[in-house]
Amino acid sequence: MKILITGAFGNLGQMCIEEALKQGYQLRCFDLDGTQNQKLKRRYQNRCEVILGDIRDTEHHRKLLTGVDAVIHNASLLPPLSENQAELAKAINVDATQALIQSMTACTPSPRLIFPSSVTVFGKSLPGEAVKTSSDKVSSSDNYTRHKIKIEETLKKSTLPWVILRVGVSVDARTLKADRNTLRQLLSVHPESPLEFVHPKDVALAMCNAAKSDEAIHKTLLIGGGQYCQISHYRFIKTAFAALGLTLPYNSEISGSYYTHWMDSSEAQKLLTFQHHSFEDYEREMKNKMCLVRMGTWPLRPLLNRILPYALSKI
Ligand SMILES: O=c1ccn([C@@H]2O[C@H](COP(=O)(O)OP(=O)(O)O[C@H]3O[C@H](CO)[C@H](O)[C@H](O)[C@H]3O)[C@@H](O)[C@H]2O)c(=O)[nH]1
Repeated sequence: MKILITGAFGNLGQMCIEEALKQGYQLRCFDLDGTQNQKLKRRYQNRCEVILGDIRDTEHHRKLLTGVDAVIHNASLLPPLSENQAELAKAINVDATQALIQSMTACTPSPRLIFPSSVTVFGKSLPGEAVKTSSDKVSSSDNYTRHKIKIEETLKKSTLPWVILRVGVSVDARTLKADRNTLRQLLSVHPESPLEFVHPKDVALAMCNAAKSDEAIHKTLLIGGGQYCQISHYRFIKTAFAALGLTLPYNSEISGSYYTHWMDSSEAQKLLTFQHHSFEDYEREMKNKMCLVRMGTWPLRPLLNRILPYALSKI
């Protein structure tokens, strides 16, 4: 079975490459052309076919889709870029994806599309709200969610075999980063807001399993890490600070909301058997990754922790 992964050199894409090779799939990888991706191409090209180019260029589609049984479509622009570069984001996330769907529909037989949507399509959450199910209503709150909802609708009207995976918060010690605006936004959220983590390795496993599970076709599945990954917003942010040796103050007066939720992932788990990592695994990974930084800041830790509340208020 041959799989095409678009956005193959991104966070989830690289995890998908490793998992797909482990499962014995033949693999074609596609991502943007650039210095970093040329290096990655050299790293991967002995193990799989790599094509670099622009997903908006429909000329590529024939070459990309030839002989392919399933497409894992990870190429997209995420926040904050999807919000700061609205036109470009629409061109990639909506127009290019719809063109790809059209090209796939024209193939005989049509390959299956595994589309990573997001938990954020459920809109802003409230502390103590019910766990989300895939039939709950969706509501857009920014370009990113608008684009995801649009493609979900396009797929549901199409004749393609598709699987929609609404992915929870999926970062790991490799990829966690936040610009100032994102950090400011994260720090303005009620500490008890629900957040469901799912390890990128588990998402990649779900995606690769979705490429071969016939029962998953035409299903919208919620890809959360399960009960050991259902945490509060405070615990999620605290983990990054704790890895640096800092103690994030708990402030119950913060009342903002964010678009993360706890999800009922039981159907997804039954069909795709992907949940292997807990949030504690991620906490351990973060601690290991930041070990040297933590040792370096150790003598200054009491002072840093004392000034942290003031520093955070100035972000
Ligand atoms: O025009 C473009 C724009 C982006 N990319 C590539 O797409 C990849 C996106 O990877 P990121 O690391 O930025 O994002 P993630 O792998 O974390 O994101 C994936 O998982 C998310 C769910 O958590 C979203 O669903 C998102 O759409 C999906 O790509 C990058 O390699 C980027 O180069 C392209 O190939 N072409």
